[in-house]
Amino acid sequence: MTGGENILVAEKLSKSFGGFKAVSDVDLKVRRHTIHALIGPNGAGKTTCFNLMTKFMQPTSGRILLNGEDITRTKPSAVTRMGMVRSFQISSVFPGMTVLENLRVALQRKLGISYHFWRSRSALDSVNERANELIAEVGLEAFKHRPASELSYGGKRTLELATTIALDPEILLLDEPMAGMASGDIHKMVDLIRRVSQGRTVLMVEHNLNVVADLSDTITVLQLGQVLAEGSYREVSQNPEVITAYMGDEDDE
Ligand SMILES: Nc1ncnc2c1ncn2[C@@H]1O[C@H](COP(=O)(O)OP(=O)(O)OP(=O)(O)O)[C@@H](O)[C@H]1O
Repeated sequence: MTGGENILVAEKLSKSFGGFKAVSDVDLKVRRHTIHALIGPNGAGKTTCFNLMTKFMQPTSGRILLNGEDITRTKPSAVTRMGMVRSFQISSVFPGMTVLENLRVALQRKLGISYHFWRSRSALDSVNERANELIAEVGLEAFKHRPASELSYGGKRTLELATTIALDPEILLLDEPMAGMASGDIHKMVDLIRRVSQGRTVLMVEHNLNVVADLSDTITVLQLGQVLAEGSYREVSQNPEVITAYMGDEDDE
């Protein structure tokens, strides 16, 4: 089974904490080769929904399908091998290692390279070649031999994204990719996400609505754990219920 047009599907996904339903009967279809954003006011259930979709939390009920295969009970590590990779902000970057070394480690993880592999000169060359390609793709050439700890915050996030791309994901899940970024870095990250999304699918949670408007093909708006609206940015931003949900959120702050 391939899942057809939709690479990732949630069916009636729910998550309760005690008696409280943080996510309630959410249906979501992520179309292949699109950028899909989950948005909504504070407490809408975005993070919980994202954690369910990325397999970091078990749903109370409902199903998740990846390429048509039921992954509701599949472990995150197995899901990664199936081509769905979650980006972990900067926590997966090794600060004492150089940019190049960080990418070599990520590639090694992808290939599951054995000791014997490392004795093969051509295999080593191919890892180095791919690491260099990734460094060029994300624009970190000038920092190739610098320790990751010396990178700016935006640089660390860029390296982290490169280590995620090293796993060659079919679908990439990004948790607030612009969080904590300076405005100059936001433009670079938007360009980068657009570039790495070529031939891939991206599902992201993002608070910055300018970024969401700029990048997303489809937006799902959550409120009180349920889908409030779905469509292009133009469609959802003109939806009166969405406007009310966001204005209510502003009033609360
Ligand atoms: N582990 C938990 N235990 C109890 N309640 C939780 C837990 N995680 C989330 N919640 C509650 O579920 C609701 C949805 O939370 P969630 O973090 O998914 O929302 P969100 O849309 O990501 O919000 P934000 O934009 O503020 O990050 C909130 O009311 C939150 O308090």
